[in-house]
Amino acid sequence: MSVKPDADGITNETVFTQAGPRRDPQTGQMAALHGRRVGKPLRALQAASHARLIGRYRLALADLADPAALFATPPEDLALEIGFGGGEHLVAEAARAPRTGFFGVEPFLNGMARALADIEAAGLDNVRVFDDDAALLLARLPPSCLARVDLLYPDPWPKRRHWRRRFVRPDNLDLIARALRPGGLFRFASDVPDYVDWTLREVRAHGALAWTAARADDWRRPFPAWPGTRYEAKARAAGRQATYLAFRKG
Ligand SMILES: C[S@@+](CC[C@H](N)C(=O)[O-])C[C@H]1O[C@@H](n2cnc3c(N)ncnc32)[C@H](O)[C@@H]1O
Repeated sequence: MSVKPDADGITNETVFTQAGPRRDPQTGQMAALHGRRVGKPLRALQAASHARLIGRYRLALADLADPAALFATPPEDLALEIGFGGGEHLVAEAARAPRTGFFGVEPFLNGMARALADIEAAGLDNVRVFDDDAALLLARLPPSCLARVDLLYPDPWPKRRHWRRRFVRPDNLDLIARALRPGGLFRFASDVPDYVDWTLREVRAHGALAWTAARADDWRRPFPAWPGTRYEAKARAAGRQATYLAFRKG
């Protein structure tokens, strides 16, 4: 096999087949997770912290019929971040907008453990997390309930035979467009030019979301009040330029 294993000897290919196909019996939505779910084993303290906090912040799909009710204080808006990694952007945004309820999705255990610790340390009560395929959550949300969906530095899957694993594809765009309210934003950032072009093509072909850019700075500059993400910092350190795309639901 040509795929290089990481330090743990795990390849994306091996993990791809681990969970097998799963379907949400209520919505019929298939889960399609293609990345790693576990990295280095958590240290004992991290594992204990994750075990304590996941029950406090994890949402149940069954509760999504009334998503605002998941928050102690009824939020003015709801937002979703897909694949939050270590949660740096999610935590910063939730602290900046305490009247918005944030759903953060991340199936990678190590990222979730880190984010949960930061959510607790920041005393945030406007964040709920989900540790599986974001498509499962999107399919359960009522239509037109989200003000924003962020997909920041998604796994690029550069090889042609893996392109179908990219999160931006017609069925997921259907789910995103359905969950956004009219005027709501889908924001995408990437340092992979091919995935940027791919996203522009897929969203244009889909038709429900319009690119908001009027000038080059709109896609060259980060989004307003942008705290950055860990992958973005890595990309910058390696000299790679990012592109920021915002699409509005009509
Ligand atoms: C390249 S990382 C970027 C993490 C973070 N957004 C950042 O910029 O630092 C992409 C993340 O998306 C997550 N991911 C992959 N497929 C996903 C899916 N179907 N639903 C939710 N998250 C997913 C991965 O576990 C991974 O942590």
